[in-house]
Amino acid sequence: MSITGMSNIPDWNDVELSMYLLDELGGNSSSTNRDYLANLTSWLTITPKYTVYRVNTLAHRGEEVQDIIYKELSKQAVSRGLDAPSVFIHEEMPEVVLMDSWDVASLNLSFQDKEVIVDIACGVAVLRGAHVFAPGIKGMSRDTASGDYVSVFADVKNKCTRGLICSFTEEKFFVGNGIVRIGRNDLFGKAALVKGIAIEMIDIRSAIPSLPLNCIPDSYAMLQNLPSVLSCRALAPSAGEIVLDMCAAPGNKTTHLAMLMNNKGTVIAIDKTSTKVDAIKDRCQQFGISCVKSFVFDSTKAVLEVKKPEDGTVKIQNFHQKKVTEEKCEDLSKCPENIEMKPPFPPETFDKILLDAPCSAMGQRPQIISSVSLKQLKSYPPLQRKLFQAAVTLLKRGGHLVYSTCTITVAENEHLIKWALNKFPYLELAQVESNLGGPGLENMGLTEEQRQYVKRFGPPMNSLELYYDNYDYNQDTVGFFIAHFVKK
Ligand SMILES: C[S@@+](CC[C@H](N)C(=O)[O-])C[C@H]1O[C@@H](n2cnc3c(N)ncnc32)[C@H](O)[C@@H]1O
Repeated sequence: MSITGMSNIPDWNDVELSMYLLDELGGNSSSTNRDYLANLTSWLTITPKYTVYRVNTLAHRGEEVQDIIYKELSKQAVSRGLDAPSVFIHEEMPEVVLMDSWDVASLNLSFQDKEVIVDIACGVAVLRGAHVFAPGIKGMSRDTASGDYVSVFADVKNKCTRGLICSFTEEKFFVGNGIVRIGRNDLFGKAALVKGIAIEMIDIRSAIPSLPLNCIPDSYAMLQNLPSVLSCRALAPSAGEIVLDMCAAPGNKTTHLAMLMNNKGTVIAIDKTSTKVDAIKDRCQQFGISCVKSFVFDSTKAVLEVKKPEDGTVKIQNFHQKKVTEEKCEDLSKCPENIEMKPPFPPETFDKILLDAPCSAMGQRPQIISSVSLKQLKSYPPLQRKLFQAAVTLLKRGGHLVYSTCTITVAENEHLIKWALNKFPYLELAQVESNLGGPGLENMGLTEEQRQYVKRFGPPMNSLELYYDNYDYNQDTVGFFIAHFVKK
């Protein structure tokens, strides 16, 4: 299989960052570590070959979404004289529809005379199959008009000023060719149109197909990375349970949890940013989900300090009946239901908790440039530990906790798990049962058994060429980590 998207552009020669990652692995004296880092830096620049849709199975079947995508691709294939990429339902997760890429050799990836410069975020979105929306455009060649076939480049070092008349001579990364739908005059003129698709992408460097904007209605399915789907499946919430999603926005996993619960029970979704909590509400509305209650709150402070009143009487509210009763309670930790259905919550309130932690997000693929600083990188583990501490306190005995990150550093993954198992002796690691991903890294503080219980999604330890020769879409995902605990 050919490897597309390979480039030396990402700023991985950033010595500090590379040294940090090598240090985490135990230094650069071992050739295994150096090989792994080289694989990692290349792997992160390559777009995963398959696009993943998670279907809203509360209202639709996977086959319906599969059919919509396949019909659209077949139409595009006929008009372009190509073979349509395959579309199928995942063998392990029936709510997942996978879409393959075009054959890269059949695409027109030659540079065109007219060029468009877009910002990095837009460039990355294009590599994953998006069209170019007007706000992402920074520059466009003189006289470019609707209908022109143009080359699109990402402004790697953020040097392009808005409205630039190309040609842009700073570092730029080719993402593909497309047809202009909003020309230069409309984009940058006095009465600028700043909404909608400005370039309809046809031939994308990563060979990911682009679907029309409303091809899959919002209520049917959403784009989601494969390991993210697995993290909710690992928690396996059931109808009627009380589940906490501690860092929930924009609500991708929240809606999945609710779906796995058949929209019955309660999912409490917390995020500390209020605009992002609006996104959770929107997503739930799109999917017709009613069992989610979302709150703007700092989850590190989500534990209620319960003081025992002098007569030992506490008000207990049942989550589902919303009925307040008074009971004598000798041991407050045995009074499980909380006083109000909003944060902060008393200890041992939840059956299941998802801690999809804020992280350095270094597993994102493709990365045209690495934007995280060493200072930022080091700021995450302390926050993750605080959130973890709150999660453990809020979990019922016998309850399940899933910790996940979309990053590849050891400090935020294996080391965090090692810290948790030492700090909370009553926590036990449970196996994430799946064919997706692989074990945790060796010699990073986990025993062989613990390493096999967690899931790490990352580059191969040995040859990248071999990895692509024996291609497996269950491995070619974003970088990710999942650990599942039970509180004894
Ligand atoms: C990895 S993202 C979550 C993605 C989300 N689970 C999903 O699948 O859509 C991490 C989130 O944690 C939130 N966050 C960061 N610190 C937080 C805190 N102390 N309390 C609650 N949320 C926090 C961020 O605002 C961000 O939305």
